[in-house]
Amino acid sequence: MDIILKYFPDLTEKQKGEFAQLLDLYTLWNSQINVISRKDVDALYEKHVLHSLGIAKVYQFAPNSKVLDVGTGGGFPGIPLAIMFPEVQFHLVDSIGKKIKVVNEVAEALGLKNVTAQHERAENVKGKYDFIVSRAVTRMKPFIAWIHQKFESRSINSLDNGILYLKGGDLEEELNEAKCPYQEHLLADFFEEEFFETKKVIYVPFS
Ligand SMILES: C[S@@+](CC[C@H](N)C(=O)[O-])C[C@H]1O[C@@H](n2cnc3c(N)ncnc32)[C@H](O)[C@@H]1O
Repeated sequence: MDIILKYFPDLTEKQKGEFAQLLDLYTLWNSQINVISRKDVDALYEKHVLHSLGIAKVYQFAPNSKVLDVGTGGGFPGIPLAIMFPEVQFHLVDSIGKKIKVVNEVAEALGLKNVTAQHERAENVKGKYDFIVSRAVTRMKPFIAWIHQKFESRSINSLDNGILYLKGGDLEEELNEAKCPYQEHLLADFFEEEFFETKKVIYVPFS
């Protein structure tokens, strides 16, 4: 939890309380339904919560914007972002129903009013969104094919629409294959821990 405060010192007391509860909630739910690797529960705040919040270092969602988290698993990056941006609506989807059960249980225990969750393949999700976030789901080319019709045609407060995808390593080949314009943001520019050395946020604008 301290690592979250190190990089986000201005959290409200409510947000601090919500982030603090995540350890107990994920320890409990992960023992029943595997949503993060067992050894990673000890590193929950660094490898899952802070990693998810890398998106918040790169982009500040406008209030009332709508964000879809594709392949959220147990709620990453959607749950940490929903705590960070309480005035933004987050819809979290995953093709595995028991993972969505974990998301619903965690969101309900925290009382997050800005989170909905759906057991569905991304390709079949209806609705329009201002942003799509994701981590560790698939290569960018098929990902874009799944979600390219899901953007609002307008931009919120004249901000761009787009994808914010947490990825690691050398992505040149994958992004060339996707043939999309993109910006690459290194999380090592924000977080000094070794874990973030190769981690990036890929922003694909859709304006
Ligand atoms: C490696 S896990 C990552 C989960 C989460 N994003 C995280 O970082 O902890 C990939 C997730 O994508 C989901 N997934 C794969 N293909 C999908 C699809 N077509 N639609 C929705 N979810 C999908 C899987 O069920 C799985 O939970």
